[in-house]
This record gives sequence, structure tokens and C-alpha cells, in this order.
Amino acid sequence: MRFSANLGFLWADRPLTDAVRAAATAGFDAVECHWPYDTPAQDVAAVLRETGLPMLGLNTRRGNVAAGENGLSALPGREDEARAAIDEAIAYAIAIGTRNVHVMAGFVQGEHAQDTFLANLGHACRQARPEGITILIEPLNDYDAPGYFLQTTTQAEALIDQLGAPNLRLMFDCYHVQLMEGNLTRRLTRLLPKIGHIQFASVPDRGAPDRGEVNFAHVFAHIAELGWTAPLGAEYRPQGPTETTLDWLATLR
Ligand SMILES: O=C(O)C(=O)[C@@H](O)CO
Ligand SMILES: [Mg+2]
Repeated sequence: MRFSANLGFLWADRPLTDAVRAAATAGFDAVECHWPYDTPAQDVAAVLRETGLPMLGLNTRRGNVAAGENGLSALPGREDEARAAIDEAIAYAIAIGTRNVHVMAGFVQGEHAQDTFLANLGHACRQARPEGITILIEPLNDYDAPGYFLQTTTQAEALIDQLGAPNLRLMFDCYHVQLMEGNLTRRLTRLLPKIGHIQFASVPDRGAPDRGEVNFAHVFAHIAELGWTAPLGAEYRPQGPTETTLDWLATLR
């Protein structure tokens, strides 16, 4: 099994470029991030070349973070900002060779929000496709992100089917899915053709995967049996310095 360090959480106390180096030293096979926009893309591209690690994914900007926003793409009336964030994310991804862009929906509910999200996702998929980039949508759990538009894989699957874009896929974050829907291995099996990236953290505390209610040795073996070979995203909050939380990397590999 190969693993990607999510630098939104792992080594998040370091500049992004140093965090990439730390992930390489620790033996990760790839990296991914949340919002890299404060670091010039050419610096990130240079450290990816230096370490040989690919950056698997990045997120669109959240909007007004101070006001509690967590994405713009399902917010009716905010289409111009949402599309600017999508275009910015795709341009950054092209500059650093990243293949996945997670389009964040935001805190909103209702049919109008669904239409807005679909329209903005259509824009994202059209812009990304000629560049060989996949657009990801990720259900977030209602305990950490109450009121987030996209909360379940069932909802995400319906959106993917409705839009019918070949480069729209599901970000299957085992942490969120376990909290909202459970049944991880059956769900992974059924949704596999629609999955673009897989992430994990312990449940319910979002720590390293060698603790908590999910047996990740079993889940990872199941993912391997399904034929999935891409690195899995370690998106957990280290309790202490990241290096002290990496025993799982040897045991679960
Ligand atoms: O919170 C998560 O899970 C993520 O993957 C983030 O990128 C989005 O908030
Ligand atoms: Mg995630």
C-alpha cells in the first residue's frame, strides 16, 4: 500500500515546501494539500522535483474564512467568486502537475444550492478536462462541518450521475464516511468506479489510523484487493509532532 501525506494536517506547522521535504524523509510516496495559495506555485513545483513526490490534490479556496465559510460552489449568488476559485485552483494544479482538484461546496442547503453546485461543477469539469485534471467532491461529516452542503456518498453519487462528466469523481474520506454512513468496505467496493481519491483518519478523534473504531489494516487490505494502487491520503491531526505519530506507516504498509 502506498501513502500520501496530507500537508493540511501533517507538518502543518512548517512552510509547505519544508513539509514536502519532511514527508519525503519520512517515506511517504506522495503528498496532497488543502490550500497552497500562499506559496508560489514555482516553489512548490521545485520542491516536488527535488523530492520526486507528486502532489496528488488541492482544494478550491473556502471564501471568507473569518466569517466561517467553507467553500463557495453551492452558494447561490456567489457563482462569479466560485468560478474564480475553481479557475485559480486549476491553474495552480497545472503549474505544479497536480491531477485532482477538490471543489468545496460550502455551508448551504436546498434545491437551489444543488442546482448552483451542479452548474459550478460543470464549469470546473469543462475547464479541467483538457488538462487531464479530475474534479473531486467530498462529503464532510455533520459533526465537524454542520450544515455543509455535501454530507454523504449517496448524495455525491447522485450528483456525479446527474452531471455525467467523465472527470467528476468522489473523494472517499473514510473518516467522514464512517461517521455519516459506515459500512466502509461494501461502500468502497460499490463506489470504486466513481472514486478519484481515498483518505483516512481514525474515528472518532481524527488521529493516526492505528487507533479508533475502524480497523484500517482490514480496510487497506480490502482496498488493495479491489485493485486500487494510488496512494491513500493520510489526513489526520497529529497529536504531537508529526514524526512521533508515524508508527502506522511501517505497520499498515
Ligand atoms: O476535511 C477534509 O476531509 C478534507 O479533505 C479537506 O480537504 C476539506 O475540508
Ligand atoms: Mg478529507
